[in-house]
Amino acid sequence: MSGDEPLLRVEGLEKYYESETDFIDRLFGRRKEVKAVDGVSFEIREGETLGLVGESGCGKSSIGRSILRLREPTAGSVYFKGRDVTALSDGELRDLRKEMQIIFQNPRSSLNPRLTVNDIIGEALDIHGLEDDTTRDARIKELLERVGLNASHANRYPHEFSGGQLQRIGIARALAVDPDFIVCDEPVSALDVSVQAQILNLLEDLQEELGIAYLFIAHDLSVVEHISDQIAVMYLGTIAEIGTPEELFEPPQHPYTEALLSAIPEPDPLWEGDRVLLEGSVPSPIDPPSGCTFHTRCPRVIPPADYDFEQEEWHAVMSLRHRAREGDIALAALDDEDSLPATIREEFDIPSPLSDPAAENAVGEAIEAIAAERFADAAELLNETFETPCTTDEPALRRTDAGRIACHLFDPDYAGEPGDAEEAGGGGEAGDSGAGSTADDEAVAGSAASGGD
Ligand SMILES: Nc1ncnc2c1ncn2[C@@H]1O[C@H](COP(=O)(O)OP(=O)(O)OP(=O)(O)O)[C@@H](O)[C@H]1O
Repeated sequence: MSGDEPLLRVEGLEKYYESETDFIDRLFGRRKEVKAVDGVSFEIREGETLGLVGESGCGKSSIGRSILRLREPTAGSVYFKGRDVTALSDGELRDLRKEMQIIFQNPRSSLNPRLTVNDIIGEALDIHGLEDDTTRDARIKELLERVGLNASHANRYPHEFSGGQLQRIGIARALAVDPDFIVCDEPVSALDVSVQAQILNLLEDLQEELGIAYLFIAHDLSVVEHISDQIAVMYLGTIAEIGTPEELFEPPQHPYTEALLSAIPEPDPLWEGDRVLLEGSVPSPIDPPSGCTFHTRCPRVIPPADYDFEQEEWHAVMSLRHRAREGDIALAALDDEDSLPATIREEFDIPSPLSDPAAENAVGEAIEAIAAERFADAAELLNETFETPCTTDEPALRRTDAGRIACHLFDPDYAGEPGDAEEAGGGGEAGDSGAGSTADDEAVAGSAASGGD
């Protein structure tokens, strides 16, 4: 590994799964792909932590598992100490797993209930042939004490421990092989808040003492804020923003980061922004929105240049367009004594008329189409009429004064701040099928931890 080479370098990583298809799709040989990870790049240096955050289903675990090849990446490269992990043979991969480990969210399902703690930790040592009989017990005792457990409990079974204690056993198992890098996949999400802090402190102490680097996955920004050297915010399989905690939070730049931060019940006292409530749910990774995938929920979509919109009017039209695209407008519930188009307008807070006459024509026509249940026609009309870079162009991750941000608001070619284009989402061939469920991976983890799957 050369002096400048980071410990881990992920380049254009993709993980596509084959989705469950229905009978008709199978009959016609139609396959659909879940784009769980769609061109992700980042680096982690020795002894540092990258916090990876985002809502459920945005692809965090798929990244963690693809790095360790518990799931085979669809495309892209993962360099660990300069070696491409994706090109390693099974034997080489087994050796590498002495250096790269994983801790799971739910230790109750990831630790074998039929083995004693002694056997769980010892298994990792045995498979890697790391200790002989005389030193094995001493090493297990040392590991248990290192993670804050009583070494005399080594002969107990997992059901005799609390959730926090079990997570300590999971950490001891990962430490057994003396790794340089650990994927921590939501290791505190299933624990009580008071226990969460203890586990986070333990992981920090271990990092300080042993120089281990972490990829720390969480869905909550507040969990990673204090332990990360860098934080990557993910949305629908791509990185929306990446930077140091200071760059990300003071103040938040990307509209998605801003929304995530304002969703924390007690936001950072340094942050004085308004609460941002995101509309709707995360779209399906099988058919992600065009352009910036966040545009269907973004409160700051760039208005189209050809129309003179007030921001509120524009937001209302975007909301109408999104709900028409999803076919998500319950007309029966809106039917009252007024005409249906007028009620739809009212429901979406669209002024009558809009300030721009040309925009009014298009929106009026779209509302008529919706009233006639022609949702797809309405969505297409609104799409074609009100094109903006947010709906047509995929934003590249650009370097700015506040970290790297994938948002057209920060692109000088559109509306925003100066920045240098740095990297686009990775290309590459599509679609292998997913390898098993979370539970399967966790079962493998016992052996992944010990290199034996
Ligand atoms: N084996 C699989 N087959 C098909 N789709 C999958 C498979 N595993 C994950 N997915 C899908 O891939 C997407 C990303 O899932 P992933 O678990 O990586 O996200 P996540 O951000 O870790 O979510 P969570 O926080 O809920 O664990 C989701 O839409 C998920 O349903």
